[in-house]
Amino acid sequence: MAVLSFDNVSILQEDVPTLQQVNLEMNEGDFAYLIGKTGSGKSTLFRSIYAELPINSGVARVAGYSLNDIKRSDIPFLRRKLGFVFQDFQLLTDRNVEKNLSFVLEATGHSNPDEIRFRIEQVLAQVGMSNAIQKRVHRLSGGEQQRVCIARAILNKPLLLLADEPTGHLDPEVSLEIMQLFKQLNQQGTAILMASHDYNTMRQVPGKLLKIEAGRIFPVNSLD
Ligand SMILES: Nc1ncnc2c1ncn2[C@@H]1O[C@H](COP(=O)(O)OP(=O)(O)OP(=O)(O)O)[C@@H](O)[C@H]1O
Repeated sequence: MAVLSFDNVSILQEDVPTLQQVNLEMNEGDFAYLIGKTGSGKSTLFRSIYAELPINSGVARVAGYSLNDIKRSDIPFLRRKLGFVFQDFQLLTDRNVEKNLSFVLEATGHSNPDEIRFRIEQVLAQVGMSNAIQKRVHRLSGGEQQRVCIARAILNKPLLLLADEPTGHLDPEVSLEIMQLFKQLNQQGTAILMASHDYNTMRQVPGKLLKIEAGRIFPVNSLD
């Protein structure tokens, strides 16, 4: 099943073409890296996928929603089918791990405390952080914080994970552990689109390579 399909999609921001005639398809179980310099259009692509930027031309569908004519009221439902992992974690650092995760579930329509607790325990087990449920985030290492971010991203069982330089602030050994975790999630079916500059870890966890340059996206065969 296609979780994302962009057919000749262009986006203009203040009359500047920031995505140009992009063709991109991602299916369940795909793993793709987006490689490009600063200013090449990675954020524009991500923002368009979660319907923060309107499509100016072409046809785009994500997780069963048409981005060409998505209703405002449907945008939160589209976003529940996506998971987000950022370079700088974006956790509530003065709260514990449980609160960081329950906050997301409560904000996305869950209210039963037992179900919330059960789901939190499930995702923490998946990322190897079961013992950290009561720990405050600022006491965790960078790698542990990124594991919690991944747990947060998969709470609502997304079809597609968007990751923006998720190993950018981690040392090589921890980066590799985090990449192995993404690989496991991918093998369970979650499609992953990851912007990265981290060629070392990309070599160890191979994926499809997509180059982005001046708003255009094209496949490449190697990192060289
Ligand atoms: N609101 C805007 N109006 C006009 N041009 C914009 C706007 N936002 C971004 N751009 C331009 O679009 C291009 C792509 O920007 P974008 O933020 O998507 O790049 P990026 O690849 O994510 O960069 P970075 O890695 O630094 O975040 C850049 O040339 C940028 O200057």
